[in-house]
Amino acid sequence: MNPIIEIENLTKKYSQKEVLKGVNLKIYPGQIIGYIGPNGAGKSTTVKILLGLIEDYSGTVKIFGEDIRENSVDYKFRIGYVPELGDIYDTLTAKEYLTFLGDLYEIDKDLLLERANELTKLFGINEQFNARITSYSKGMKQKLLIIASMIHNPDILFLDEPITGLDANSVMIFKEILNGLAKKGKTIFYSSHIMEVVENLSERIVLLNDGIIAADGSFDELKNNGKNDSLEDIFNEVTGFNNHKEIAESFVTAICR
Ligand SMILES: Nc1ncnc2c1ncn2[C@@H]1O[C@H](COP(=O)(O)OP(=O)(O)OP(=O)(O)O)[C@@H](O)[C@H]1O
Repeated sequence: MNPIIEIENLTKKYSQKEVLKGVNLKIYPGQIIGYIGPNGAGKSTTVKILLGLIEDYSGTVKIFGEDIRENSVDYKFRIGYVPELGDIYDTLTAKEYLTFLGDLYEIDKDLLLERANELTKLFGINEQFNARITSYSKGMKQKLLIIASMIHNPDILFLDEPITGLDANSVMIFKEILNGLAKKGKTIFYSSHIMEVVENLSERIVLLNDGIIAADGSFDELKNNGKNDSLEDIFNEVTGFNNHKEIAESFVTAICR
């Protein structure tokens, strides 16, 4: 099987600071990839490069077999994105927002409205379909962002902290949706700091530390012969972090001094 995403020797600098230091990654259709790493490791930078939002990088990125530098438009019709900090045109209603996206993706209007109505019903926000997004709660906005990322039936989904603000029931639905989409052959690139969800959802976990891939494998493979019980333990070990208690103590002392 050919990789659906292929990253070769990807490097990126902001001014003099090298943020990605030679990332190599091949991702195959139908995989759910958990993309994790400490704050500032370069995860969002990688995703922004894959989305074509950052162009001044070195290395090669191929999506659907084509270099995204050479064909920077067509592939965007086949990808979806839930951003970490979702900017949304919130003076629009959900119907207007999804219709606007439908126009951008060149989806037939009737099909778009049928799909938008059905998905908002399933996610429990259809009663507000014609209400302005400014009136939505945080979780309702997040549900709309999730629907928006999938409305055009993309082949690859890039998700950056997608469950922020979702209640426990909605998280359960969302996890099932991702599993269902992966079974249909969709590829899911899932970036999050919520280790339990990544552990439970991802067939493959890629850990980025200081701009390089420090671990790559299934949860079982990364367990290091059973030494680590949870993804949190693996994360601590790979990033060389073991002083959370001391830091917390100093923090409390600094406040209560
Ligand atoms: N536009 C920018 N200009 C300068 N430096 C930037 C810019 N965007 C990101 N950086 C720096 O690049 C590094 C990686 O940032 P990035 O947002 O990719 O990390 P991340 O792994 O997504 O972190 P987090 O888990 O906190 O979201 C950080 O040191 C950050 O300060």
